[in-house]
Amino acid sequence: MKFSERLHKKLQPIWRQNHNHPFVKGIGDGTLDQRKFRFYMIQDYLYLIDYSKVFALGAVKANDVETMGKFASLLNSTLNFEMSLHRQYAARFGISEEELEQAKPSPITLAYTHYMLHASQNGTLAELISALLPCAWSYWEIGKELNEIPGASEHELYGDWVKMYSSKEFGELATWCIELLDEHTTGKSEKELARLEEIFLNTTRYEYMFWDMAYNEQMWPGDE
Ligand SMILES: Cc1ncc(C[n+]2csc(CCO)c2C)c(N)n1
Repeated sequence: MKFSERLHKKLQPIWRQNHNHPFVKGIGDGTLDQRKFRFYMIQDYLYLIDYSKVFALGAVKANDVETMGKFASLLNSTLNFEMSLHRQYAARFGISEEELEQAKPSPITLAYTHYMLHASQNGTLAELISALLPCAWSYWEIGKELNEIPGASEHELYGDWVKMYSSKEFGELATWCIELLDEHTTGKSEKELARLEEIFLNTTRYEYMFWDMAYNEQMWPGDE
């Protein structure tokens, strides 16, 4: 069995929880409170800044020019494509550039991004991919599922989000990360695979916690 198949199977229960989270459901049926989405957009903008650094570290850790080039192109598309949607969304929700630039990460945003950066900086390329894959993979699965809901991609506020994450480009990105992980795990010992599985499990858990944090608009104690 490919390592990605093992992960997919093992983590189905958490993935189902992600798909069923009221934040995700609310994007799909268009009933999500705008304030919660506004909170999410700001935190996600901060998340993407650190996520981009993981791609940059991927280019550093890769051993061949093709993989380096791919990470460089992902870095470019995250900073200049995905984050530009966030900036457009911010404007729509009345979030000024200043508010976006001065925003501070919530406890969960900080914990998630620092965990990813720690695993990426200190680990192998396989550890780095294990940290970033749940993000790309789970958003693509969620995007596809929400896109099936009639009217979801046409919704005046959340439609562009659904369109972006169900897009072919994101599918290709998720597939590329999956294949790279399978390539880098072939022939690895069970001990090494268990370590990778743990990283994948942790960032998958953080994905759930990120939805929950946004739904509850959870900031630092005393700073709500
Ligand atoms: C908390 C959180 N998790 C995952 C994504 C999705 N995402 C972030 S970067 C990337 C790949 C390349 O741009 C994808 C699919 C998000 N936006 N926010």
